[in-house]
Amino acid sequence: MFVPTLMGQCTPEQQAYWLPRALDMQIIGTYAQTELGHGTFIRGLETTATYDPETETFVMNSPTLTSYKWWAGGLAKTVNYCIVVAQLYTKGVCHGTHPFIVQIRDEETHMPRPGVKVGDIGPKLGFNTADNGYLGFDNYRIPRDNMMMKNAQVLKDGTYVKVARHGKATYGTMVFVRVLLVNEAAFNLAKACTIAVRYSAIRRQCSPDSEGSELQVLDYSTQQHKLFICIATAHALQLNSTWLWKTFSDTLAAIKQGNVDTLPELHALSSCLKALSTADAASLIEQCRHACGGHGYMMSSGLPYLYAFVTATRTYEGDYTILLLQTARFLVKAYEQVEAGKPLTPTVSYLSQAFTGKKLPWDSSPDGIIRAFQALAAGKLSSTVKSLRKRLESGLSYEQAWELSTIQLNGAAEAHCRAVMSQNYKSEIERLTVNSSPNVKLVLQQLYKVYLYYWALERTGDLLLYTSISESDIFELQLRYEGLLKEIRPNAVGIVDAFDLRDEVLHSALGSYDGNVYERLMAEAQKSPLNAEPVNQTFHTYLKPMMKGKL
Ligand SMILES: CCCCCCCCCCC/C=C/C(=O)SCCNC(=O)CCNC(=O)[C@H](O)C(C)(C)COP(=O)(O)OP(=O)(O)OC[C@H]1O[C@@H](n2cnc3c(N)ncnc32)[C@H](O)[C@@H]1OP(=O)(O)O
Ligand SMILES: Cc1cc2nc3c(=O)[nH]c(=O)nc-3n(C[C@H](O)[C@H](O)[C@H](O)COP(=O)(O)OP(=O)(O)OC[C@H]3O[C@@H](n4cnc5c(N)ncnc54)[C@H](O)[C@@H]3O)c2cc1C
Repeated sequence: MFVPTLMGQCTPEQQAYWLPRALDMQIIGTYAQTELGHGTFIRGLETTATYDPETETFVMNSPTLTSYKWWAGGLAKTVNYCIVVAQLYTKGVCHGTHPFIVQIRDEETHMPRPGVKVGDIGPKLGFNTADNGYLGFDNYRIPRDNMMMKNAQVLKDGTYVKVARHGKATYGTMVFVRVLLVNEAAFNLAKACTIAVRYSAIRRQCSPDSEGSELQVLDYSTQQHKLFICIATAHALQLNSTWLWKTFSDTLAAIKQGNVDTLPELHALSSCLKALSTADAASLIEQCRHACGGHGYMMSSGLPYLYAFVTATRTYEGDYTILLLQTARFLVKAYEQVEAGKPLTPTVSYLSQAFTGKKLPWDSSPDGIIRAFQALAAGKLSSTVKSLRKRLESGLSYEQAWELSTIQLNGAAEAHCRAVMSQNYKSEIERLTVNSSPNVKLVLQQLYKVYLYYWALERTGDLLLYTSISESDIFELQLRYEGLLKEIRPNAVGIVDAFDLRDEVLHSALGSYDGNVYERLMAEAQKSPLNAEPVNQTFHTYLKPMMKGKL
């Protein structure tokens, strides 16, 4: 995040000075925004940067314990520079949070600079190869030029000058990383389902009839139900990630031309896609672990590490709930645009159906299910807006009415995102397989149908509310879904092999290409330090005295 922020928040002159040093690893930096007391609420950050025109420096301070920077990756022992997000004061006026480049350690000795307090925050659920740290300032001075001045400047005399046309230009790095995280979610879920599907083809357990041999667990319908949605979701996230990256690039190009019109939609899309992709990936990686029984709980399976790594992405770079609420904010505005007869941007154009007052006729085709997801999203948004307005009419302020409606707002945002993801998934598959062989087309279509049927069956309650789906339609869809799992089974291993993930990348005794699961599990077990000698010294210090009643 250090380099993207230098690129996004520095003037060309500042980039010319800092970027070569950063890219050449002459300096190592991190992005220190979150504090002990605040992560979500950026406007509530407490670290201060007060401009002193006498010395043309900013004085950095951590006025409270909760103002200490907390979490930044590499902060504890690795970096010697930080981008610090702080409340900017000049001429006695606070201008809100701004980014500053701050040297925290000596470039030669790596000792913390005087006035800088830095350390490690301690063990975490995962990410323990990163030295996430804390950072406090005690009247620590940095040159005026270290304020990142692309979007705002402080002149030598302390005059504050706003440059950016968009009020949230300083939040740009977070949008960039959120877009990257959708791809990360796809990649890590692909690893987990490769491990789990390959292992499920090797693992034999239980024989339905006493004479027969034990079945591959991948033959069980419940195992296919656990795992094939993981494969389909990895594809869905990858294709949505590519689509989002193009949306991001197009928006950035427009902003460079001075046009910020598409930034709100990009913020809404990157928020909900980052939220859903990381949450889906984390829960489905856990589902892959469940599918591998006890061996899935071994560190040597690679699955616990994957889960610990990915579940953090649901929180960092914007907590799941917070980001869905950002998308909901955009959707409520889009709803009001429909009411006012104004045109809608492409990803919310379906909202016009929220005003038909009729249930969408159920159609179980892939396109019909996507339309149903859109009707569901439009319907949930419509009922959410009604709740919001009912509360406003009762005399509550907008903020109060909004807060009381946030459960429904989050539901509407999630439904919108699911509709966008489903639409992109199917249309990208159709675009990419135009020249593919019939077999490849068939398999990829089977997978996106798994995705659509799975989520339709997960949302039957909402579909009953907003479409004409009947009880028998649901019964028929369940049978069709279960039949589809059986059609995919013969290709399941080939499909995950197609992720083409090398053993060195999978780091898994269960998922290695050669399938020698049991030999690899035993080989990994031998690496346990407890196997270094036949009798561990704790027998003599604890067990034997205890058994002899001497402890
Ligand atoms: C090989 C690749 C590897 C990839 C993996 C990389 C791994 C890197 C490791 C990452 C480590 C983690 C780093 C971090 O976590 S950095 C810290 C991240 N912190 C956050 O994300 C904080 C979340 N909070 C916020 O973003 C804001 O506080 C929040 C948006 C929630 C509220 O902000 P604010 O109160 O200022 O704004 P409002 O809600 O009042 O909205 C005001 C308007 O601004 C618009 N807005 C808000 N944010 C953005 C944005 N980012 N871009 C554009 N527009 C934005 C918002 O829509 C409002 O607009 P309207 O008034 O028009 O509605
Ligand atoms: C592994 C990891 C690495 C990280 N790396 C960095 C880094 O390099 N740099 C950096 O600056 N930060 C980093 N972070 C911090 C991260 O950005 C924050 O943890 C994240 O933004 C969430 O903020 P928080 O921790 O304050 O949680 P909080 O916002 O306090 O969340 C706690 C709960 O409150 C809820 N909540 C909060 N506000 C609201 C609201 N308005 N409405 C409804 N519910 C609300 C949340 O949904 C959540 O359930 C990292 C975090 C992790 C886990």
